[in-house]
Amino acid sequence: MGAEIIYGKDLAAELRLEMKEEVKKLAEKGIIPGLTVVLIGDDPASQSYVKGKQKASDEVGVDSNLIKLPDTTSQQELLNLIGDLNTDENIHGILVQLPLPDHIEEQAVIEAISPEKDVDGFHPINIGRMLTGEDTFYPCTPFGILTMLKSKNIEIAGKHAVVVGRSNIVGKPVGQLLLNEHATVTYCHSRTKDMKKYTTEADILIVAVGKQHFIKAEDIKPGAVVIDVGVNRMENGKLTGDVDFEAASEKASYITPVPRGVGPMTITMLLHNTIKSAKQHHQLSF
Ligand SMILES: NC(=O)C1=CN([C@@H]2O[C@H](COP(=O)(O)OP(=O)(O)OC[C@H]3O[C@@H](n4cnc5c(N)ncnc54)[C@H](OP(=O)(O)O)[C@@H]3O)[C@@H](O)[C@H]2O)C=CC1
Ligand SMILES: Nc1nc(=O)c2c([nH]1)NC[C@@H]1CN(c3ccc(C(=O)N[C@@H](CCC(=O)O)C(=O)O)cc3)C=[N+]21
Repeated sequence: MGAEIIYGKDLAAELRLEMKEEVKKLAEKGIIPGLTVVLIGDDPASQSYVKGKQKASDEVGVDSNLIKLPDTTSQQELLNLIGDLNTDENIHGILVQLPLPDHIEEQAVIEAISPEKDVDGFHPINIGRMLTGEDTFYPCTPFGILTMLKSKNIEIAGKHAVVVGRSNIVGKPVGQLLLNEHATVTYCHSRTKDMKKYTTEADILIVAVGKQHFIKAEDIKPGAVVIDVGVNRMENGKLTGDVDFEAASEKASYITPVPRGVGPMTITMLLHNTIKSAKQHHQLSF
């Protein structure tokens, strides 16, 4: 027995091949999707993610440009830079790597990015559009999760989805996308009492907390679909998720691993959004 493992990494590779073809077609029209990633400071985890984004962009043919700034950069300097990127015709996507240093107000930065170039899907305009079920840039991690579920034809409508974590970048939007797909959604967070009561009722359990072994086999309903978003670095340098994978995979019907699960899909949806933005900018719809 045991769960089927959903390798986001393999699905991501398939999708990138398709994207590569699409980018070739755009190139014939003289259009090259352009992504600018802004990284402030030298947090090792952020540097590693940014490297992954560069590599995936190269693979697909997205022109990705990294702007590295020292952690002494002021909020005004960053806002000025975003203003310049907003008006640059060759840039279709802007991503400011989070978290930002404490002296910079994250929300002000997110709101400064033009919604048309907000390929992270974090701008309130895009969040609002997602909420009302309009087509827009969906946040990459939630969109990647939804794409993984759909790739396995996992039924969402009518299912009880329990999301552990309520961050603006993962927990809240993944619950919203599942609601749009007609799931019944419950959110758990640090103030939830008797969390196990909810997680053991979940047909689809999404875990985005950031704590190793946060979810154990006893927290999971037999046959549940378990999506592990957490990325935690262990003392030996290896990555692990929020779910006790070995034990959980005996109980779940489907489960995602860490690494090679949700992470590679996040990056792939970022490229998807960047290509979408380039097409929208040129009023193309193939
Ligand atoms: N694979 C990928 O592509 C991505 C992975 N990640 C990873 O996912 C994890 C979560 O990221 P992110 O959402 O940004 O993290 P945040 O730290 O912003 O949010 C963590 C959430 O977990 C909740 N939480 C913390 N402790 C508990 C607890 N004891 N019981 C219940 N809930 C708890 C918090 O609740 P409260 O709101 O009450 O504080 C909060 O909502 C991290 O490991 C991160 O590295 C993140 C983005 C993308
Ligand atoms: N503006 C912004 N947008 C983001 O999308 C964003 C962000 N800020 N800040 C940080 C989080 C985290 N995040 C990840 C992306 C890829 C992997 C990923 O590819 N993980 C690989 C392993 C990578 C490795 O080995 O380091 C995997 O799970 O297999 C993980 C995490 C995006 N985030």
